[in-house]
Amino acid sequence: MNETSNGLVMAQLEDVDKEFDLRHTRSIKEYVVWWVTGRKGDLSERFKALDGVSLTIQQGEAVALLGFNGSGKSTTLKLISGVMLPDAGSIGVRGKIAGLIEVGAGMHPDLTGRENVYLNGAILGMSEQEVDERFESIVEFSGIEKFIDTEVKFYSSGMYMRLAFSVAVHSQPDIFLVDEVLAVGDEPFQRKCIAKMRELRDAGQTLVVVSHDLELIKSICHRGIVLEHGKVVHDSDIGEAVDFLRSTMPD
Ligand SMILES: Nc1ncnc2c1ncn2[C@@H]1O[C@H](COP(=O)(O)OP(=O)(O)OP(=O)(O)O)[C@@H](O)[C@H]1O
Repeated sequence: MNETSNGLVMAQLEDVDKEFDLRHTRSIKEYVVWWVTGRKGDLSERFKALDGVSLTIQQGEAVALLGFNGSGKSTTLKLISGVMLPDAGSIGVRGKIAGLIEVGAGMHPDLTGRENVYLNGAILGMSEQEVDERFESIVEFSGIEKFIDTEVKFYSSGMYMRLAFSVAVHSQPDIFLVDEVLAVGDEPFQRKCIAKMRELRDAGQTLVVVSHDLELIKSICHRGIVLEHGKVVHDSDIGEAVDFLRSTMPD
């Protein structure tokens, strides 16, 4: 990945495919017939969640991935973050990536909030000293001071998310990814996260956000990429992308 006329490329997907197995529920009779007839055919079907996706994200861009349920937004984020590998095509990313993709991911249930801050911090590339220095601010932002020495298996999903979001924003990543998970936070915390994302955007942080809240996303992102059945069907400034998505909505 190189510098383009628009700036430094932070993430680049070229002709990426991602397939999953779609398992069909079969009756025992169907299963027995399939077995005795020599197991011809497959009880599961391959399904292309991403089909030839190419996109480039430059440094400092705040990009929204838009699309209806199942269009491939979260899969794209997971591929950028590296938690999933593509079946075809190539993916290049620059620098440290952090984000909130799945609530609870990267947290160990039997460890306390405090221990998880260190664990998560290490996963996100922070040294122990960096976590020490940022610990107070991480806990303060999360607002769960009282529960920081409680094992996280006793946390609510909102509390998990608060802690995970807080560690992620304090890890000073080069690319910050946020999936719908914000939705599990209560309104005051959601507002705090949104304000933080705008602050990061204004400071030139590269952001990739997935949300169905189109007005919210318009207020955070500059650019919108619309996915439909695993393909990029539109890529423009955010206002136009939201209009495009709305124009494809059934009445
Ligand atoms: N681990 C998996 N195993 C099987 N199928 C999967 C898996 N992950 C995603 N899929 C399928 O891939 C397709 C795309 O899913 P994805 O979660 O990327 O969509 P999305 O655009 O984020 O949807 P939503 O708006 O509902 O969150 C869906 O049909 C989904 O069922």
